[in-house]
Amino acid sequence: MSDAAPSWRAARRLAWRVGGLAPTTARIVELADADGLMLARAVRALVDLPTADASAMDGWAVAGGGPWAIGATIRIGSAPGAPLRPGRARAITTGGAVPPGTTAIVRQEHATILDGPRGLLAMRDGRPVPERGADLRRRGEELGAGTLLAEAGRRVHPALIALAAAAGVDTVEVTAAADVDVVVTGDEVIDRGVPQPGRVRDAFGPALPSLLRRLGAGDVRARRGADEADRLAEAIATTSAQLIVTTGGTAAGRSDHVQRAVRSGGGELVVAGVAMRPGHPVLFGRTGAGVPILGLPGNPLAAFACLLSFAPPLLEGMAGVPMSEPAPSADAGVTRDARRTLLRPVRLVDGVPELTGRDGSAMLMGLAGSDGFVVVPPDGVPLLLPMPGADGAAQPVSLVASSLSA
Ligand SMILES: Nc1nc2c(c(=O)[nH]1)N[C@H]1C(S)=C(S)[C@@H](COP(=O)(O)OP(=O)(O)OC[C@H]3O[C@@H](n4cnc5c(N)ncnc54)[C@H](O)[C@@H]3O)O[C@H]1N2
Ligand code: MOO
Repeated sequence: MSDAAPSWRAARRLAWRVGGLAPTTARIVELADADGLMLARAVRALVDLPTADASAMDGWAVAGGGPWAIGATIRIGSAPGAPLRPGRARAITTGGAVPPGTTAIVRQEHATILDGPRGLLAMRDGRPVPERGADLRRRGEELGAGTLLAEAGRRVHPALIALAAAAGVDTVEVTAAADVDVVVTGDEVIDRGVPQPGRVRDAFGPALPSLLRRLGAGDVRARRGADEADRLAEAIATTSAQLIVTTGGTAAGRSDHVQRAVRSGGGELVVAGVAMRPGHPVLFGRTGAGVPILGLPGNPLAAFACLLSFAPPLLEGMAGVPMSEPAPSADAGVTRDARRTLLRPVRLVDGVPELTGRDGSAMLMGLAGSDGFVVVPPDGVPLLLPMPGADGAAQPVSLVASSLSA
């Protein structure tokens, strides 16, 4: 690692900026089609909620103290209508808009009608008249028109769809997911079947497309690229994707053909090496055609650590949304390293991250049983990079490590 290598945190910001140089276009979709997509523009309420002072119960809108003379029933869905005069009551159902002057709602089961259906309403069994405002929802008490419902960069989910619909929204502007080309290098790597001693079965071709899609990419295609800079440069130059991810061939002084392929095609490397372990040879920049390119190291654990670290900020930069920050985490007992950020696969046990073990850079056992990586920087708060799709990855993360007290 050269001394000039940026920190993990600085490299993430650089990745976001590189993405921002190659923006994808946003599009407008119907709310019902927006689940799982990322907002390109904030969503705001178009109306107060509730839209009018309304009843929270089935019963009677009343004005003043009882007994009350019963007026016409309020139909659900009708506008608030003429003021209710003191001493009057009108039947109403939950959610109905109350007339101005309503002081409270009397629940149906708490009242009784004297003198027939058009007679007088009175409290039942000596119950007191409900306090002013009882069971009334005030216009705008949940939110006012213009309230921010979700910022740009938030992923749409069903509850947010429901809220936006309630607030009068029909369509939302979402980011266009970037199409990604995954180029797998390595002459020793085979695509199918059982690897003979010395050969290596490709772990990335079958795994990275779905991982990238879970991180917000659009179409992802994996293909093989040669362990040779010229042919790799050609593969890079002819892509129709908006983002290129390569695997292998990053280590300088070894078969560093990814660096050479980017440079020979007129591209630039913004980062070639990051102060992190594993994954220090990771690189990213832009091809001669301006397409962002992320070069992952060949060691499998390192490749996953780098993909989860840098693909999200690249995709967020391309989408024109703010960079997301991983959640704080306990350190899982990892001893800080003053010179580099450490990433280790952890399993969440009751929200507490525990090291999985078998987490050598060339290994996959620890990663496959993990819920993500704990990220321990030289200083500052440790973070958790969740593994999309892992069982425990959605658990709340405890900031208290059981291992700290041990
Ligand atoms: N002299 C040095 N050697 C190495 C350094 C270094 O700084 N100086 N860094 C080491 C580190 S750390 C890593 S990580 C790797 C990075 O290597 P490359 O990105 O150049 O990747 P390769 O050499 O092509 O492969 C490394 C390793 O990964 C296996 N591999 C590659 N592709 C796949 C795949 N699709 N599926 C499964 N496994 C794959 C490959 O067989 C190698 O074993 O370099 C270290 N060396
Ligand atoms: O970075 Mo290498 O990624 O330590 O194995």
